[in-house]
Amino acid sequence: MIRFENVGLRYGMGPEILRDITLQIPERSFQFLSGPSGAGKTTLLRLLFLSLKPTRGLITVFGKDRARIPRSELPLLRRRIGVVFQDFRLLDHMTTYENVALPLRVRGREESSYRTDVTELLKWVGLGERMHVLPPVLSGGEKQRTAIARALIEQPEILLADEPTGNVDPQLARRLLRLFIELNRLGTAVVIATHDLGLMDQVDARRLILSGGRLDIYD
Ligand SMILES: Nc1ncnc2c1ncn2[C@@H]1O[C@H](COP(=O)(O)OP(=O)(O)OP(=O)(O)O)[C@@H](O)[C@H]1O
Repeated sequence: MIRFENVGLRYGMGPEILRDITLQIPERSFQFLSGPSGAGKTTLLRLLFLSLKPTRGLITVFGKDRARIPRSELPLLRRRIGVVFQDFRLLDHMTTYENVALPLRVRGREESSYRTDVTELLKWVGLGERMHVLPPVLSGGEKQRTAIARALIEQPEILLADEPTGNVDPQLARRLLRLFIELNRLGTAVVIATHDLGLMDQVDARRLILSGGRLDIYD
């Protein structure tokens, strides 16, 4: 679904952060993205989410050359890619339910058409009892699960998650991982950026390891 060929990225006039990255994110695949702090994991996720343009190389997204996609088409393509940011990006004045429903509301959908979906999804991530609470009173793990639910509400074909277990205890990390595995079993491709070797050891999945700007792939 997404393919990189010899992709390079530099910020402004700075050094090249990513060099000659060649990879594929196939349908229904599951992969971890790892590497030392500052290696470029978030940068690579931003390229996958189409929020950054490569400074060289070719990116193909759902069969289209990224360089030829007009800006106006990006939101439609991004809807097919769910993303969980490292800092969650929840709106504090909206309840858990409203945060998750927001992408649908923005698109002009009537609440009656999505109420059941949002409620079911919140139950699936274990937040059935926390639907009407504001983010400032949620725990780190609850915020994390709200962000995951919001990323999933439009049923994306790919889910990208940046350090999704960074703020939670090992027990919750295992629970979140089970959630991602279940999601993948249901057909969504999953890319999880993580430092957590223990987490990666729990799943027999492809590992994309960034270091010194280059990517090594271990199947
Ligand atoms: N907007 C930006 N402008 C300039 N440099 C940036 C920008 N964003 C990131 N960088 C630099 O790019 C490099 C890679 O950063 P990135 O956040 O992608 O790494 P990371 O592997 O996700 O790190 P961490 O594991 O600590 O989150 C770092 O040296 C960082 O300082």
